[in-house]
Amino acid sequence: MTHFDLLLIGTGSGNMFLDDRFSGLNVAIAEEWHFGGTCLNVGCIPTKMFVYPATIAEQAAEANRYNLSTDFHGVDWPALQKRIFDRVDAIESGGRDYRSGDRQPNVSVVAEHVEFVGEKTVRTASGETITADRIVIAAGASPVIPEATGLEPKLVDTDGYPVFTSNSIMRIPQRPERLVIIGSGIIAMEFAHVFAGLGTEVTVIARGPRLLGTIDEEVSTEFTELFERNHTVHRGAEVASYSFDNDQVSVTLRPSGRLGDVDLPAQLDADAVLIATGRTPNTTSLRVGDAGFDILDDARLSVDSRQRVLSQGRPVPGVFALGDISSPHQLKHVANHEAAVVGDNLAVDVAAGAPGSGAEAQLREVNHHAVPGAVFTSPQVAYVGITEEEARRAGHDVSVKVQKYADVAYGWAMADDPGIVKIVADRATRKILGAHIVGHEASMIIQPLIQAMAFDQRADEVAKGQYWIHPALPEVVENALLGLEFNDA
Ligand SMILES: Cc1cc2nc3c(=O)[nH]c(=O)nc-3n(C[C@H](O)[C@H](O)[C@H](O)COP(=O)(O)OP(=O)(O)OC[C@H]3O[C@@H](n4cnc5c(N)ncnc54)[C@H](O)[C@@H]3O)c2cc1C
Ligand SMILES: NC(=O)c1ccc[n+]([C@@H]2O[C@H](COP(=O)([O-])OP(=O)(O)OC[C@H]3O[C@@H](n4cnc5c(N)ncnc54)[C@H](O)[C@@H]3O)[C@@H](O)[C@H]2O)c1
Repeated sequence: MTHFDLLLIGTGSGNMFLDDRFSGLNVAIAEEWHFGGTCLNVGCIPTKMFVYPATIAEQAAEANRYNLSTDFHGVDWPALQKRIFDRVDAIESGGRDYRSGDRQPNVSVVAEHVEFVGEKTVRTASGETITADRIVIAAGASPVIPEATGLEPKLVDTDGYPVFTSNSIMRIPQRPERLVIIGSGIIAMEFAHVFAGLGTEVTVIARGPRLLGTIDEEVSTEFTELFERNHTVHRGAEVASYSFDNDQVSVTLRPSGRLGDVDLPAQLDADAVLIATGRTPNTTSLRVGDAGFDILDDARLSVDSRQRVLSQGRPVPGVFALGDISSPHQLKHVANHEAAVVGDNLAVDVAAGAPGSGAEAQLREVNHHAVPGAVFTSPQVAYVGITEEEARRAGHDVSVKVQKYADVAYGWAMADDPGIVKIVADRATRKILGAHIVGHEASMIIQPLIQAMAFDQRADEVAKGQYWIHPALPEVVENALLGLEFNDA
């Protein structure tokens, strides 16, 4: 048995807070997979490095809209992969070497799976027992694989089996000619854009009536309409069975029951299937139940507002969690914020002496107000705050303005490309409750609205109290703000 002052489980956002403040502690870092976790290795970073060229390829293919004669002639897939993963892999090994080498003599890397066998005790896959005074759980989430006839879940993401998740699809040696994507959430849509943009024949199987079905209904409807213009989508459908023939895969479909009696093809044949049906927190594989920690209905580890892990509703002294394993938002910027909070609170706790003795008043609370997100598709989608429906349900006297991109000068420059900015505000307080955008660079033009919500500014102040560069695209945001109606002051 080996004892440490601090055990960190997971090197995604967990790896970010461990700085000089903790150099006096004897620390173990458990990581069973790639150093740097999901975002660096199989998430945000490589996906966007594929999205960008896919968007350029799509623009080249469609540039006749702007009176240009360009064409897309194909992608050098191995070269694109090499450019992306040379960079990603170097950062991964750099992070591992830094933590494993002489520069961090107080840190031991445990490069294997661990699972809890007690409140402050874990066992490694090779059978070693590790105890620690304090523990930070940052073990993330994993893809969900829905059961279906003919599918061997254990073979998904293994060599030679043509069914993939986001963990493996980007490293596929040959770009598939035909790809079936199951799911219509963020991962499904981003990969549909990547592969279709780069020349693959993509078919999306969506259970619900709309794509990106959990976002504001009007924006989701607009996105669905735009996406279906150049992608094949079967909505209201689910996979009934899989069958395999050499390296080919076929799926049969059936109505999901969410869109009535839909007309579906008898069978879809493909070179690859991508399953993108959500990600579940890694609480089961980590056996956090054996530690006595509370687990929420959606499998998240239960934490309080100071990121302390709870057991029977009370903080476990010296045990914190962050990121996808416990967060209501599976987003990197949220995981990073939570890691910063955990780092500060852990430092307070260590300075105070015994685990759990850090004064409550000195511990930071996490901020989950106005959490934004974006979907890097073509067109992009971005959102912050609540939807119109949520605002009405919450009892707000709601003002809504929907402004088209094509209404502003930059939209004309873009040959009236489609896109909308929708802002939901409270008529009495004039505060922005939510903003929902579908269109070119939505992830960028939403930022002034995120800022306004974060700093609690009034919509009319934001619209009129600053310059908006003419004729830049954010004028569509300015006009949406100006179009909101408020009660008389
Ligand atoms: C395809 C994809 C694209 C994404 N794109 C974006 C994006 O554009 N923007 C955005 O904000 N978010 C994006 N995300 C989400 C983002 O990647 C995650 O929210 C974030 O990485 C979560 O960080 P984390 O530290 O909680 O978990 P992770 O980064 O997953 O780290 C958890 C680590 O714990 C390790 N681990 C787990 N269990 C054990 C165990 N029992 N023993 C030892 N080690 C263990 C894992 O190996 C892993 O390295 C994307 C996700 C995916 C899958
Ligand atoms: N740009 C970004 O910020 C970004 C990109 C990728 C992933 N992520 C994060 O990763 C998380 C996971 O992404 P995701 O796309 O896997 O999840 P998601 O929750 O966004 O979408 C899941 C999809 O799978 C469908 N689904 C669920 N169960 C199903 C089943 N049994 N059969 C068929 N369809 C089923 C849902 O209807 C939905 O369309 C996201 O919620 C997001 O937080 C973020």
